Amino acid sequence: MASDFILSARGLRRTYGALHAVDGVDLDIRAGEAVGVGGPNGAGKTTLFDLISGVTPASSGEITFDGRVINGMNSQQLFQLGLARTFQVVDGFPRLSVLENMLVAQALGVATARRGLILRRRDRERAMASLDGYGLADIAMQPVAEISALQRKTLMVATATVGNPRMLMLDEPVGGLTPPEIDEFIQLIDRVRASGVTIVFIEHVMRFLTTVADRAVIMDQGGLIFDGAPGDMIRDETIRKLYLGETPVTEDAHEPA
Ligand SMILES: Nc1ncnc2c1ncn2[C@@H]1O[C@H](COP(=O)(O)OP(=O)(O)OP(=O)(O)O)[C@@H](O)[C@H]1O
Repeated sequence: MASDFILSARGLRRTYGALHAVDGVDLDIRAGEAVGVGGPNGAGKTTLFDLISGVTPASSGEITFDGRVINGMNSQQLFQLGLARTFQVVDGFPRLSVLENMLVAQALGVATARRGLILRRRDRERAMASLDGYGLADIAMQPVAEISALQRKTLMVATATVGNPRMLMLDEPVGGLTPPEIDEFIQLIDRVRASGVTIVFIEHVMRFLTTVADRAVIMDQGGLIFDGAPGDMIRDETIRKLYLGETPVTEDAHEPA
């Protein structure tokens, strides 16, 4: 039966000894949604991402992407199916240039179809066109170690979207950016979203979460404790207690450390 959901998790669980890092999560994500995942440190957000993106095997439960069960697939297989993920540390290959990072990302996306890293002129032209689309063509020859934090984040998105993914998972994408840089990054994500890509991201910065997401999923102790419109979080008693005691959530609130 065809499903409206690009991603579904059923009874997803990951245990480490007695600890239930992800504790029987059910989650459905519609194609085109922008879902922000929040929650305190140790809530299970990264583990949930690791399970969905093939970094960590599930202890039990099932994950379906685009109608296909993906349990047991690794990150590269998922990338080729259209599920891309970025990580919290986004330096790429810092000694390589921006262009070289893009070429590596392109090559990884087709590695099983065309073994090895043989680069052709059209690979370079394609990489330059992608960089141009993200406003990075002018710095193509600079080592990544020398570009700004915002440019590194932009490159992170550019390399992750190189295979035209259907779903993009971002792990704390605006960490380390200043508020004006966050505003620029929000515009970038809006553009990616406008191209039809489903976006799921973990974020501690509430302003980013409430601006970008049309749905917030909040985790605590391995489970989902809120799933709804970001604007409704402020009225949810569990969320208010978790974030700020009894004080209402404000736009600039960050999670407690
Ligand atoms: N490889 C591992 N071995 C043992 N315990 C782990 C492992 N990975 C995660 N955990 C534990 O699982 C729980 C959930 O961790 P996770 O990193 O998913 O939380 P998080 O919500 O992403 O936290 P943060 O916001 O700090 O990144 C934590 O108690 C963590 O210590």
